[in-house]
Amino acid sequence: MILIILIYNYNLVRHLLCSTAAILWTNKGILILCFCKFVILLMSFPHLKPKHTNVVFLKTHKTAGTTVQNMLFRFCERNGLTMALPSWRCDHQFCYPQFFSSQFVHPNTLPANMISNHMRFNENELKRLMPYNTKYITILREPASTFESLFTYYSAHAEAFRRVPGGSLEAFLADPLRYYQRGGGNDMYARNTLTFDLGGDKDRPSTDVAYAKAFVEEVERVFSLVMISEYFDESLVLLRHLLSWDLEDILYVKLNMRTERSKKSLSPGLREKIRAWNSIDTHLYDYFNASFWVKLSKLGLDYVAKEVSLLQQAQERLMNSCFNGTLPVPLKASEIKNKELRPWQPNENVDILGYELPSNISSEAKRRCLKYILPEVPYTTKLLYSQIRQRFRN
Ligand SMILES: Nc1ncnc2c1ncn2[C@@H]1O[C@H](COP(=O)(O)OS(=O)(=O)O)[C@@H](OP(=O)(O)O)[C@H]1O
Repeated sequence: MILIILIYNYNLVRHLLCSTAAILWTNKGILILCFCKFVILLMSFPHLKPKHTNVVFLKTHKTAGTTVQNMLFRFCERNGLTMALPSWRCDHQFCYPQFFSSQFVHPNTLPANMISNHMRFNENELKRLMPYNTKYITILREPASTFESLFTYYSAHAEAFRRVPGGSLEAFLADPLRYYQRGGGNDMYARNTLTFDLGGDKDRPSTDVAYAKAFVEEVERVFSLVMISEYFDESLVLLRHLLSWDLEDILYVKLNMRTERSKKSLSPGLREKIRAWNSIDTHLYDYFNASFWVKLSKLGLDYVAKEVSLLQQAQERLMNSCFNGTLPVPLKASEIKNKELRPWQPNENVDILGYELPSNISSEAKRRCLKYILPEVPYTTKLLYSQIRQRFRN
């Protein structure tokens, strides 16, 4: 009993001691009563549970994954945890688009608590690498918006997109198979990218509904939480509950956004064409969007709304302390003086926005706030170096 109490946090110990210690030792019946009270307390105050610290976050493409990853990087740093990071030869991703292998992990970032850089999901290899009680989390975005983002972002990288006259999304969708070839350069960005990232077969025909259904079941079996990009804050509420984290653990600044100029508007007809071309992703999204709302309802929609409002108030306080009381102004890379804070720009037709900190905030605020706006690539490198240094110190 004492052991169990000790592994829970101070507040709970204090509460238990105050209310029950006096009667704890009087007889065995009361001991059982104490245990029941302990269980009820844990159920009614999930935040009193210890924080869950072993997490696989499968970062899918163009779904707000960088914002989640940044949150996880900061969580690891604050709590002295280890984030498994790619080895040098894999760049800042785990040798994507190959299936993930434990060989792709930098040895100085093992054993790990978390892993979150882009990879193609491979359950067996991750199971070998991560602690037994690891929670698996991922994020999906509505397939038409995801594809529009992919199409612009990778217009110079994916062979299928490069072939389209004038880089026209309409032309591509009028006859995708004219431009897309299975096995063509970077074809994973051009069809069912979410399915591919999750380890599935992106080229199954849309008529193979049985495959799509089986794949959904597979994802549901492995992942404890599938976040939904359109409901990002609600997703964070579910994440916080799943992992018993504090409000401050889920604060974020929105990263990797495009300028309005870089976006194409989608007519309803075009949306439908994208969904048909990415039919397995559509199946996945529709299923997990529906089950997401079931999860929220179980928690209570009013309760979730209250939690979202608390999160947004905390976000506002963060913005006040980091950006002098205003919302951070997203800047084009060329407008950001500190080169480290410039997000990667895939081609000249797309502007990926970043941020800079005001020069007149305290050095403490600078140190704390910088991490929120550090783009994925420099943050991955920084974290790798700091974990290596830590390893050699110990
Ligand atoms: N908090 C939050 N809520 C909703 N949407 C958000 C959020 N943070 C980032 N974003 C949008 O996510 C897109 C970038 O996704 P990723 O970071 O996953 O891209 S990447 O694959 O790592 O390059 C990118 O979408 P597009 O602007 O449409 O490209 C971002 O604007």
